[in-house]
Amino acid sequence: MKGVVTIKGLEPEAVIGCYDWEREIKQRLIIDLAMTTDFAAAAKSDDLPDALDYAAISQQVISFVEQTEFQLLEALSAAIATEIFQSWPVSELRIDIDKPNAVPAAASVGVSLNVNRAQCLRD
Ligand SMILES: Nc1nc2c(c(=O)[nH]1)N=C([C@H](O)[C@@H](O)CO)CN2
Repeated sequence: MKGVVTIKGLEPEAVIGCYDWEREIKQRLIIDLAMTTDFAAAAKSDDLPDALDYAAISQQVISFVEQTEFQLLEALSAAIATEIFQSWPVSELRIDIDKPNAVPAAASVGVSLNVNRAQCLRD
């Protein structure tokens, strides 16, 4: 029984960027996650320990991202994927990261990563 647990609009602040000035500050990011998992156990038991706990994952991702100092959003998105796959029974993952203040002429810029467990933990 495949389902998707979503988290939208996580807002960590991290050192992120390629330019010298970006290494001196923290910037706000907006992260959306869509995590594919098997709902069978949680649907049957109605117990949180059988589910992907979106509250726990939200806290984990915020804490993780705020400790990172990547240059590229691509590298950050791959690191978040590894962190989630290593901790939770997720089979496929979509991560969208927006960097809303990066390009003044754009409302927002960002990346989107789609990856499955085997690909991510192999690479
Ligand atoms: N594909 C990407 N392009 C750019 C990135 C990035 O992370 N991925 N980053 C930058 C700069 O850090 C930018 O955010 C500063 O304005 C430029 N392009």
